[in-house]
Amino acid sequence: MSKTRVYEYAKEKNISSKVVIDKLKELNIEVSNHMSTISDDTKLKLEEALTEKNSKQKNKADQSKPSRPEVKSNNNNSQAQQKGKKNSEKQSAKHKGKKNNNNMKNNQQPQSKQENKQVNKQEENTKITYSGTLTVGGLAEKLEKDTSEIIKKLMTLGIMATKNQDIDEDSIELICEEYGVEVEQEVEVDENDLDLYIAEDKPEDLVERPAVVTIMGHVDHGKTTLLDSIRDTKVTAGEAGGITQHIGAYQIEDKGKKITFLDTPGHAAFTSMRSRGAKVTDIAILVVAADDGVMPQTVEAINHAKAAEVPIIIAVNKMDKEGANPDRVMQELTEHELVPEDWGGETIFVQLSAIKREGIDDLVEMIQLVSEVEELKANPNRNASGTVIEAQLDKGRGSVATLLVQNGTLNVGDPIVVGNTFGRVRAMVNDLGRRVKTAGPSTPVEVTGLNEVPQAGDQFTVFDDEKKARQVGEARQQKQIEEKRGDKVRVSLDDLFEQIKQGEVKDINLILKADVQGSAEALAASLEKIEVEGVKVRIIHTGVGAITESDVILASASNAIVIGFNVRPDVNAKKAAESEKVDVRLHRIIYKVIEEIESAMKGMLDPEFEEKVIGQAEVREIFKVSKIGTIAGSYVTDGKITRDAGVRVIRDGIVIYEGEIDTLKRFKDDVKEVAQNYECGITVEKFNDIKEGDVFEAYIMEEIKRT
Ligand SMILES: Nc1nc2c(ncn2[C@@H]2O[C@H](COP(=O)(O)OP(=O)(O)OP(=O)(O)O)[C@@H](O)[C@H]2O)c(=O)[nH]1
Repeated sequence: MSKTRVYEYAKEKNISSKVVIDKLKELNIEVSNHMSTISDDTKLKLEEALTEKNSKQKNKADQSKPSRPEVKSNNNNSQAQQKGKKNSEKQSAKHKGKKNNNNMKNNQQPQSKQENKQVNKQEENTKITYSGTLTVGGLAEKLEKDTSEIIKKLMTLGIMATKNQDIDEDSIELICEEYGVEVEQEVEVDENDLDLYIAEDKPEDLVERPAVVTIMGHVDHGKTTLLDSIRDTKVTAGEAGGITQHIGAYQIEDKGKKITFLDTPGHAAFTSMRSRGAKVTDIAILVVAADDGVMPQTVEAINHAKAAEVPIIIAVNKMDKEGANPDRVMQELTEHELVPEDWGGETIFVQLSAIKREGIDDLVEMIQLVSEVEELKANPNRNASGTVIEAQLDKGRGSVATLLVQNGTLNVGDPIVVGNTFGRVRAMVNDLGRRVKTAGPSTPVEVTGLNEVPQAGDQFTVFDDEKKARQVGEARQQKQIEEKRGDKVRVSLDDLFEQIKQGEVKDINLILKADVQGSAEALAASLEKIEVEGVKVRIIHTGVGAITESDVILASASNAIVIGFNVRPDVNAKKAAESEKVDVRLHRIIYKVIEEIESAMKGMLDPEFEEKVIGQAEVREIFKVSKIGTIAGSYVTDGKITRDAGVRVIRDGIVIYEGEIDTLKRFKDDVKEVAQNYECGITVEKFNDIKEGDVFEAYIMEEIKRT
């Protein structure tokens, strides 16, 4: 019996893979994507189902279109739709200043002010509103019922509450429903939130848009070469005369369909954008050199892409090399749940040589396929919105920013707010260095005309009215970015239980870094078993070695806690953790980690004492003295070292010993403490294996002030 892939069948029938997948689902035949194979038997069933559908729809002009009027709601990669959905809530909130829970639930949002007013008029006596939180007593009052009656009703819902206790939104809604009363929660609207100004799109206004692709992979595996060769093979052919400009992204055209490539390869940029709230990438290309295989950054890239829920295509590069071993690459990637379709999996692998420009066509075809399945859509007939790809100050032109239009069409002259900057689009230049007047969805353009330089990852929105743009822009400008970042709500172990209770946290995301692979795996396995109140631990990345800035940025983007097992954060990671407010927990004993996470989840975390690192010293010279042992001639690089502090000896980011300081001397004198930028002699109790370049980390146990 022969097997056909979903996309091949779709091609044969001249319909989209999506239609085939949907039909198969209706027929209860499990397929995961367009790469899945279907048997002859299934083909027959499909044939029948499709003919049936066609005859039912014979009045419809275009029978090749998917029959569903609405786009898939769980399509995470359609920014326009996501935004639209999010904004519909905000918009209705903006119009009414209220969020209507019943309406939201029934998915019947009021369409206009008038309509909404009518609803209010008709149901004046059967509606209550509240803002912030509501206690049992408060709800009883609003419903004009006895508190005891409400308490009883809550009991039937399995909730034991007293008069003065707050009730959660869902319970309020359920109780009100029982009394046939509609309930609205007033929400505070931030007038400066750009999302407020982005109207919802109707499904019928959405049209296909090009995919936005990011290339990731390990150092030297060929990301830049691949980006260059795609550009050279695909751009110059169609666009003779253009001079390529590096504006941070470029577009190619293949068989009449465009694809946008982000020019900054690597996952660090990708995730740092994501941590700023930007979601620009639709598809990630993971480059793996066939002669080198899966390397640490390959794994990082996989985890970053997975955390962002972006589909991954594997480009097995350097196939021209003698040592090329694509099977090994495939084998290694199966360990990360990326299984090639030839082996029964669903991941697309394309073998290529970026340098010889072989296999580029295949890769481009696969990108087109995936983007077709992803149903990437936008509405070109509206004000543009999107994300800053890069921005700088140009001596002659002033602020220059590359904007990726994600929805709508950007025009020269448009009043615009970009992050905390604003202005009018003075001129636009595309990736071929040509001046353009308009730029549609998924198009990158370099714009001038902003009052200041925005940041990569900032959102932008076009306004109808220049006055409003200026007003919003100025207000946003006043809010310091740092200030805003500081306000971000992050998961921290100390308030984890509260967040679980509030329903704000469903999964605990963790990033694990350990000194050796074995302990990372053991730790991950034990942590994944913890489950408290239906909340599960989700490990989004594990790695060996010091905690890096990239780990912290990933944590920030994924609202995760970083756990270091026998490893420490490096300087940049420390800074990033501080500014991004990421909780970094350092441990040396596996069961302590598990205990800590478990008790945090159960709300029993004992926060009485907390370790506080007070300083660091670098070992510059070693003196071996027979009676004393090893004296480390050290230089205090940060904070201070005190005689009574605990000390960790760190070598190459790994903790090799933890104990007490034995003696602390300045010249010949014993001292209580040595401050930053001073030299000192340190001996560590019961430990002499100190080497030049080691770092001492001094810490004390400090009582946490309860608030
Ligand atoms: N033989 C061979 N060499 C390649 C191929 N692709 C890239 N290279 C070489 O591999 C080296 C690294 O390529 P880059 O494109 O700079 O790799 P990268 O992943 O962008 O590296 P970083 O920017 O350092 O992360 C260069 O010397 C390239 O010439 C290929 O298909 N075949």
